[in-house]
Amino acid sequence: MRRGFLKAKGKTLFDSEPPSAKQEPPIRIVEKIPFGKVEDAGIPDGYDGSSKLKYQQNDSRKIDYDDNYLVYTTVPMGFTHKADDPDGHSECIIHGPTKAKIVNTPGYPCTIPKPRRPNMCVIKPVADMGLGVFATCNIKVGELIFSERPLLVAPRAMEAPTKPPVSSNFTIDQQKQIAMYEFEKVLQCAVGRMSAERRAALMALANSHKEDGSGPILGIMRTNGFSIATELGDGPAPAPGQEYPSERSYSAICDMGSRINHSCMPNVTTSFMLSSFSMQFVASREIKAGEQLFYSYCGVVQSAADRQEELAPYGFECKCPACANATPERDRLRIEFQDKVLGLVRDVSWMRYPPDRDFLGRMLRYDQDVVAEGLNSQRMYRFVASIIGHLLTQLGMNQQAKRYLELEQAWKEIMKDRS
Ligand SMILES: C[S@@+](CC[C@H](N)C(=O)[O-])C[C@H]1O[C@@H](n2cnc3c(N)ncnc32)[C@H](O)[C@@H]1O
Repeated sequence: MRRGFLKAKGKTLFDSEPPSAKQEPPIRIVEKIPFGKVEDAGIPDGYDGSSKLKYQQNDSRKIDYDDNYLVYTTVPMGFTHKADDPDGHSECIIHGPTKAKIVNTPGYPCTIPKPRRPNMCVIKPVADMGLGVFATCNIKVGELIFSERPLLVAPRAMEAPTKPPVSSNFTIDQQKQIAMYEFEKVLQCAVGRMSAERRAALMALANSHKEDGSGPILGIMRTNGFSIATELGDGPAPAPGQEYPSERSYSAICDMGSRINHSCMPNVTTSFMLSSFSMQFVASREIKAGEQLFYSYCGVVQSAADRQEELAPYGFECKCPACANATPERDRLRIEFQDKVLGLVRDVSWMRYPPDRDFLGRMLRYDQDVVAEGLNSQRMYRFVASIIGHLLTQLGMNQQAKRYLELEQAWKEIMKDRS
């Protein structure tokens, strides 16, 4: 799962009309949202800012919404009536029929999964990064470190104003500023519904979008949102292994999770569980007590230059070991990782017994390179571990095989939680 906000293409169902009103055609979404220091940030002169917010939920138990209708809702409070749920509640801005999808999930609303022991990590200041999250004990691959109900869940895509006079009187850049202004108003309503404590936690999060026209909440959402597009979205479910398109999916802002800093050699992976409506933060590599937890805000299997471009909206230059020591060879290892692993899986499926020792040697050398680059944090790594584990087993090297087979098993567990 990637960090997630608005790199969408296409159309959105985002609509502010009440269900009884005549529906308008699907609305365009905003692409290439500005970041950094923007000269004419803010709403342009001549925009009256008069659009009304019409989608507000009064009956928290209502789930039979028409299509094309967004609601504000508190998950899971309306269904448990427990205002003091120890797992907390998420404020959501969500497509009406998608709310039905959540509440009809088998087991909903269950408590959030608990890690092996409490307080496996702690928030601390880090030089040049603000706050960060650190392990308090050794953590194995596949172990749940913590889980939490997001503070806020909101659409990843933002409406582009299409109605005249906005679409005719303003430049594209001005229309983007208007869209951000309008989205901030939508977000304000959701944040206004939060408990004082959760609102304070949200508003205390980092914001790398203070000079581009994003309002304070939108800035926080753009800085801290996790895409939950694999697990939650509007309309038909995507094919296995695919995600909901960004214009039909959501971003989740967490309390502790959103304090995790970025590395291109991450050691944490996330998933979202609908039945408990919670984010899981799981070790994707071995983590030693005292180590900082890292999540990747960008696609990992691309060159250092492309990674930095994707990270630019977060307002920092990545100095992780992979970026500091990037070379064309290391870039290639990353770019080719997925195809290379799929090729290895194909090669192994044709291999005769007993396996070729040279092939095992090549696999072990490849594994060394992959681990040095931190690519063992990627889900494709399970195939590397599996191939080596099975080759070693077939050659009777059971002791050496054990470690790889355990890694394969840990990754199977991680992947199971994603379905
Ligand atoms: C989701 S927040 C992470 C938590 C944040 N450090 C805090 O104090 O709340 C993202 C912001 O943290 C900072 N950050 C994250 N990873 C970083 C890194 N590797 N190097 C420098 N700053 C980083 C950037 O300011 C970024 O916009």
